[in-house]
Amino acid sequence: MKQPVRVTVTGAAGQIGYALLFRIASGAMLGEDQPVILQLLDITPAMDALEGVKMELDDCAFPLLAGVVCTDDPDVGFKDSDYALLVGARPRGPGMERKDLLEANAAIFSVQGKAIDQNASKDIKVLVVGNPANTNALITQRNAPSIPKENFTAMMRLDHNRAKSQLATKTGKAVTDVKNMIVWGNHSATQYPDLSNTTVAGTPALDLVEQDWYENDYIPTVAQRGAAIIKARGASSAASAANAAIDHVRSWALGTTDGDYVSMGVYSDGSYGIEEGLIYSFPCTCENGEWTIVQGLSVSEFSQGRMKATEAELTEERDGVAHLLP
Ligand SMILES: NC(=O)C1=CN([C@@H]2O[C@H](COP(=O)(O)OP(=O)(O)OC[C@H]3O[C@@H](n4cnc5c(N)ncnc54)[C@H](O)[C@@H]3O)[C@@H](O)[C@H]2O)C=CC1
Ligand SMILES: O=C([O-])CC(=O)C(=O)O
Repeated sequence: MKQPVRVTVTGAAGQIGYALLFRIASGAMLGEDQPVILQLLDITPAMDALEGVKMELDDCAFPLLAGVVCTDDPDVGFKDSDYALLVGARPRGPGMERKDLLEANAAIFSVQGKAIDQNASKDIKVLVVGNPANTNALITQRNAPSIPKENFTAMMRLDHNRAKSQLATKTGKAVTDVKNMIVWGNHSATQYPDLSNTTVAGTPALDLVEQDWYENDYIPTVAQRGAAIIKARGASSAASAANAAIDHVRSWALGTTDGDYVSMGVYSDGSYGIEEGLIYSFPCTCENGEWTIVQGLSVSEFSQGRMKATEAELTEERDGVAHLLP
């Protein structure tokens, strides 16, 4: 049996937390041979609710669950942590854009970045889910200078999965037939779900759909799916977000298969002309616990325009939180 790894989840008493923790404890994220210790962080008023979640975790008698810590102290929550899923943040309501949360949530991530820097394993892998996820990931990374920059990522996998599902439905094929999906940029309405390299059962996606549907229906549907869920449910997506977090970390830790791409918000090294240092979603493959940006894809003029627009929004968000970026 492997040694347990420590997985920190923030906002663990919230709705995504409730859809996430049981799957991590069951082995869905790190594999069915990997025991885990869950380190659950939330704010003081949420401690009773968090204790209730722990009781339910206990009641599952998960064979892989080697311990559960509940805390409101970031230094305890990130102690020796190997993986951190930063979910804890305020969600948006109807009529808000995710960047409207910047002011409310940004401070959380500078505190947690410092706590990661001081307490976590130097190999920790961090996924930021709390919105606006890319800029919060940047704040976390910049406040944790002793950890490699590549270890901080933002969640674009929900967008990636939405993009696959919408395309599979349109073409009447299975989601497993869709390969090399890409969503570029920010987890926001400016994101760019790009079908130029995508295939469906081996056929180029753009040969299967009309350009008008692609530009005027598909791209906005994927980009605004979060708002559509809020309108329908009266609360932001939770189970699908938790599922995407599991998929993201699983791909990163255990690898991607057959060269298929996943979309991850990662530290830009300047690939595709995107400003170095932004946390921008690129097509990635993963192996041995490391992600690599897929290189050498041709970029049309249409794609270039979209990629630059979402980059511009990220630079604007970054400039808005300059006071939190050491
Ligand atoms: N990147 C993505 O694709 C997605 C991101 N999200 C975002 O995830 C975040 C969480 O969403 P929900 O679980 O629905 O919200 P929620 O309101 O149900 O839960 C948030 C939890 O975070 C806790 N929290 C607040 N401040 C904290 C702090 N400083 N430290 C630790 N915990 C703290 C709250 O007490 C609460 O338990 C939101 O920002 C939401 O917008 C949601 C869906 C998808
Ligand atoms: O839309 C929201 O605010 C929640 C979220 O990030 C999503 O569902 O993609």
